[in-house]
Amino acid sequence: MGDSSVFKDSSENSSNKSKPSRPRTYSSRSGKKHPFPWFGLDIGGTLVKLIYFEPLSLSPDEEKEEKDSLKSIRKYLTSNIAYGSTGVRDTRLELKNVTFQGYTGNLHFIRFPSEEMDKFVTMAKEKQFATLIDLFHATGGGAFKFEQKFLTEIGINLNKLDELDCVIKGIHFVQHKCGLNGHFECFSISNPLSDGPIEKAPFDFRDPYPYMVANIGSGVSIMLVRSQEDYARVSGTSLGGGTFLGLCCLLTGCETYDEAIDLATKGDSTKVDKLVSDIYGEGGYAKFGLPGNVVASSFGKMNSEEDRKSATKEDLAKATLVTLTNNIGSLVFSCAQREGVERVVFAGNFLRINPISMRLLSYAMDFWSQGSQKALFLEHEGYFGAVGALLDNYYFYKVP
Ligand SMILES: Nc1ncnc2c1ncn2[C@@H]1O[C@H](COP(=O)(O)OP(=O)(O)OP(=O)(O)O)[C@@H](O)[C@H]1O
Ligand SMILES: CC(C)(CO)[C@@H](O)C(=O)NCCC(=O)O
Repeated sequence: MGDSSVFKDSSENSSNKSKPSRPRTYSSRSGKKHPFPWFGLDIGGTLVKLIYFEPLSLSPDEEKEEKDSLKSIRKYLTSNIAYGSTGVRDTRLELKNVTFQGYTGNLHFIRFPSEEMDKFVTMAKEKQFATLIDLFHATGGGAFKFEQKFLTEIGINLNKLDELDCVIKGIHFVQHKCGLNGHFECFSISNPLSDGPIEKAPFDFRDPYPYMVANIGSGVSIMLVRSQEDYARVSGTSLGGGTFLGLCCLLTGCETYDEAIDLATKGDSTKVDKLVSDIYGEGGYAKFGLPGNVVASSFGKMNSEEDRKSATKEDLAKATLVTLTNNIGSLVFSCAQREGVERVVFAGNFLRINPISMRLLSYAMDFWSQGSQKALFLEHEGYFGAVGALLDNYYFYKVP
């Protein structure tokens, strides 16, 4: 995330004297709100997501109480859109005037690569974060992996929260309490086969149960949600967003996700994949409902030297994206069919700037289910786990 000196309060120069040697105990049942600043942290396998609640309705007394250092944090986070060389604030997703635990404020959505966590810890130690925050509400595998480091190096406790609990809570909170500034958070795609811009059809999420969530992060978790309090992880696959990015880097030499998506956008996967029509001819395999344009064998043309020579890196990127997306779609479809569920919400950062996969998933769910299943998407893609963690700043929170 890079460094900045704004976090340090000039009056707080002593080193980590107050650093606790073992985790303090926090009672989430105390009903007391956690003091500002309010963050929700999700340390995932690829990306760290950080939500910051910027209170706008502090009373004059609260304003007075707010330390200068907290004011600096607020100013630093809300006036920048990039932090160091890799931290990004997704301003497009900012939620304005959200009412949360009796305060009105803005929610800011920030991300940086998980491989920067060690640098983040070093910066937090140098800037003496522990003088400002004693507890981070954190989820994702990294909340477990980094717990000791946070405690011993920075002096901050982590309130570790289950990542899938947080995703589900976060989805419900954003759906019910916010939406995207008055717009619907949840949508389906009404033109999956068109080449033009995606047309979003708003989806009313007031009574979505039962529904399925496919959270496509580094790996994929698939959950069946029966009610606000009742969900189960019913399946998963290690062939997820991390696989797409890893294979794409290997096959094309690209170095970032944005680059991989950019290449895929310009590619033609049919130069790489073997289609049913390549095997059966244009008529396809009609007896079992497999039209000619369906992929029969992902990367199936790459055993031919001639095809390998003519496939560009753009084609390889597109084929990688299509392969991963189809595989995820097919698993999710089977799960939804087995559970008798009609709605599947796709979340996770694999869908960031990725209309190709959104279209494919929409089309595939509709095609395989003969119109009975619907693919739904969420504007805040991969941020729900962090939102769920943010909600733990106040125990009495209850989704309406
Ligand atoms: N800027 C980015 N850098 C890296 N990957 C990105 C980026 N934007 C989108 N992605 C995609 O999103 C995936 C990570 O998604 P997400 O943040 O939801 O998961 P995670 O929390 O890191 O992983 P997991 O939940 O499996 O621990 C990456 O594997 C990649 O496919
Ligand atoms: C391990 C997690 C839950 C970490 O977020 C995720 O990457 C995942 O669901 N992977 C798939 C694991 C599997 O079910 O095979």
